[in-house]
Amino acid sequence: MTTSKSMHLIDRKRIVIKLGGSMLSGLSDIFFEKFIELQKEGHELVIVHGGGPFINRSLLANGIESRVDEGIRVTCEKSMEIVKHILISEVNTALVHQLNDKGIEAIGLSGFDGHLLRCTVLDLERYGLVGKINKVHEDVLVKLLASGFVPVVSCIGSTTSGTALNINADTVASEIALALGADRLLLVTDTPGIQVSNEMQRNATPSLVAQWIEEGEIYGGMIPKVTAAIACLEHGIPEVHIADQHLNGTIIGFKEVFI
Ligand SMILES: Nc1ncnc2c1ncn2[C@@H]1O[C@H](COP(=O)(O)OP(=O)(O)O)[C@@H](O)[C@H]1O
Ligand SMILES: CC(=O)N[C@@H](CCC(=O)OP(=O)(O)O)C(=O)O
Repeated sequence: MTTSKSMHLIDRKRIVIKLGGSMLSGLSDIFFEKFIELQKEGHELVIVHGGGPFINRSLLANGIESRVDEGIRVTCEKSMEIVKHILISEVNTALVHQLNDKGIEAIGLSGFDGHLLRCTVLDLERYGLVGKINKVHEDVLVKLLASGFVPVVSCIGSTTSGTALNINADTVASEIALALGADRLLLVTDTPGIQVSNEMQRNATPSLVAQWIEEGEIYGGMIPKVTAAIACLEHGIPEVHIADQHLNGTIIGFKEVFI
C-alpha cells in the first residue's frame, strides 16, 4: 500500500528555473507566489540566472563595444571583468536578497563554488572568453537541496587554473538540469513563449523549432533557449517550458501536449 508520505516523495520533482536578465528587474509578487507554491508542493528548485541587459548597460557605460553572435556574447578580457562583476556581485546578490526577503532560503553560487562549472574555452577566435562546460559538479547543489536551500547560480564558469569564463545562462541551466537529472527545465523570459507569425505557440517539437529557426521566426536570444531545450529533451528530460514570469508559455517536447 502506498502511504501519503511515499506518494509525496514519488511526486516530488526537481525543477531547474532559469531567470533571464530580460525580466529580472521586474520580478513580480506573482512570480514569488508561484515559486513558493512549487516549494510547498515539495519540489526541489534550482535557479540559474542571466543578466544580459545589465551587462550591456555596464559595457556601454565603460565605453566597451558589445557584440552578440547567435545569442552568445563575444567576450574580451575587459568585458569579462565587467561580466563577472555584474553577474556575481550585483545580479546574484540582488536576486538572493529578494528571495530571502520573501522567506525563500537562497544561497548564491557561481561556477567557481564547489567546482560547480568546470570549463574550457569554447572558441577563442570566434567568442573570446566564453566557456564550454566540460563537467557540472552537481554534488554541491544536491547537498544544498537536501538541506532545504535554493541554490541560485550565476553563469560564470571556471577553468582548472581558475580563469573565469562567460557562459550563456540558458546553456548553464540546461547543463545543470541534465547533471541533476531534472524533471523539468523552465526558461523564464520576457515573453510568454515562442511566437511564430505573431501567434504564441503553446506546443513545439524539436523539428518545428528547427524549421522556425530556418525561417527566421526564432532569432537572437531565443536561439540559445531552444538549443538548450533540445539538448535537454534529447538527453531524457521530458519537458522544457519557455515562459514568462506568470509561467505562461510554450512547452517543448517530442509529442504535442494539449494544455
Ligand atoms: N520566435 C520568438 N518568440 C519570442 N521571442 C523571440 C523569438 N525570437 C526571438 N525572440 C526574442 O528573444 C527574446 C528573449 O531572449 P533574451 O532577450 O535573450 O531573454 P533572456 O534575457 O530572458 O534570456 C525576446 O524578448 C524576443 O525579442
Ligand atoms: C556567453 C554569453 O552570452 N553570456 C551571457 C551571460 C548572461 C546571460 O546569458 O543573460 P541572459 O539570460 O539575460 O541572456 C552574456 O554575456 O550576456
